[in-house]
Amino acid sequence: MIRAMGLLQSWGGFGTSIASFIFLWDMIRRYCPPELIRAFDKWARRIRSFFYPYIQISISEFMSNNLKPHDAYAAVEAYLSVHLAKDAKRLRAETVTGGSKLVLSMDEHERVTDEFCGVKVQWISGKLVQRESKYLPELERKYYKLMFHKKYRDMVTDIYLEQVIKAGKEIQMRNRKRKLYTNGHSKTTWSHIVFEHPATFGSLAMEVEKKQEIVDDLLMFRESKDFYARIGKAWKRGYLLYGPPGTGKSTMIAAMANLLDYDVYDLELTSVRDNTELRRLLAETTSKSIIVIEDIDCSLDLTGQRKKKPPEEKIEKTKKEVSRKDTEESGSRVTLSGLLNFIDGLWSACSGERIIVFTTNYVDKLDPALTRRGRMDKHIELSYCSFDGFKVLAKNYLRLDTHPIFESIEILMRETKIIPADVAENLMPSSLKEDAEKCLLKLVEALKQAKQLMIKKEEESALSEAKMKQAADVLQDKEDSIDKM
Ligand SMILES: Nc1ncnc2c1ncn2[C@@H]1O[C@H](COP(=O)(O)OP(=O)(O)OP(=O)(O)O)[C@@H](O)[C@H]1O
Repeated sequence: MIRAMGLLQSWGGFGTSIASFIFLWDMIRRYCPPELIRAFDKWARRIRSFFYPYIQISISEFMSNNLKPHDAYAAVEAYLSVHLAKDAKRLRAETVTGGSKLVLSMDEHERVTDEFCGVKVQWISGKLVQRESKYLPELERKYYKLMFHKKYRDMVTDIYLEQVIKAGKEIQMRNRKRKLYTNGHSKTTWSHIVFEHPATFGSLAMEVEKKQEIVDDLLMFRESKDFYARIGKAWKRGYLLYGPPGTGKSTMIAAMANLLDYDVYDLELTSVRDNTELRRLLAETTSKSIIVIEDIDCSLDLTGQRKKKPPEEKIEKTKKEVSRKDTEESGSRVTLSGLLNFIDGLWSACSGERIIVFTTNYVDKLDPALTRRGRMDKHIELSYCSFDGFKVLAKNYLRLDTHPIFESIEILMRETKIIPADVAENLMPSSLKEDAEKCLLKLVEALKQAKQLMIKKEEESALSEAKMKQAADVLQDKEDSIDKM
């Protein structure tokens, strides 16, 4: 009992001494000149760091000077959620925006250990609650603190942190929902929706070798960061896709985006007011993206003047005419030189990889300046459906590798031309009950009709040629008889 009382008394004495020390310390700080306090703090920090050999690095959720989210924080969070969150005892489960998958991250004040090249580092999660002024609500700022022994300072700051950020960004890239950006309807900025086009190179009707060549080219481009840096060129590649309507140009762009896991920027040139706006829109595009300008030949007159189209094209391209009208209303002034400047110049100022794709139905009409190699590195023709292409579609639409009707289809395909879009339409069962054979017969019928139409057209053109020749002969005869007179 006496011993217990003695213990209590000595604890009481200790408490009083601490309180007196705090009081004294407060007095000193209040009445001492600030220079003296600063010098004291400096020395105190030095002494503490001498006995306390750990370094701490904080990475906060928002930039310190504004409320912009900090990229590095998001990357660290992604890294920790995949590599270390499982070691934490208290976890936070959240869904990524627009996704249904739960992502786990460390809850506040959790601590996990990571090991890198035999060096152990600790990550601590925390939260600061701040109030900028008494009139503003409290702000929560989450942060991650990295703690390690000072003898590993260079290794952690130069190598480890860089690798964490890189790995985190890769994880973010994998988890993100890809986007399709558009600037249509006379908008001056990009708006986006989630990009969920199901097309793949596997589902594209095209000759196998040609398809493989394009896939190899794209994959090589994606892995060529060091190569482009070595040769001192911007990391970009231009593709020109050309061919009649309905041959799969848009489908191929979707397949490219899916293969590379890139976003798509569908640039509607007719909605862009002038070169300045074009430059701004393009500067806003992000890395790992495909910038698409469809129907480049008729989106705009690239010299800045309005363009007159021949009548037959007008009929074929009613849709594009409408968008051209929009241009006239919106007064677009994008010029060929503006576009070329951007292709050549702007890229070099943008970091990261980008692909630009132009599509056209009329490749011969394009200005050679636009399509020359270096600007458009790869020219890809998408043409009428081959038998190889048909087999891809039959496999996808009807799950058929072979069928006795295939032989007649092959013969008919050699004799006539049909676009993949028409083949696909015929192979699409019109009801759940419609079987594969019926679809194949529908296609045979369509091919026969296409063949008849082709023969008729050939006859008509032969006839008009004969008529023209006859007229020319009559004219020649007349001229000859005049000469004789
Ligand atoms: N090569 C192809 N492989 C698979 N499907 C195709 C192919 N070509 C066309 N299709 C089918 O036809 C439809 C129209 O094709 P798509 O829009 O890609 O053609 P396009 O060449 O871009 O036409 P346009 O020049 O009019 O823009 C697609 O939805 C797709 O189902």
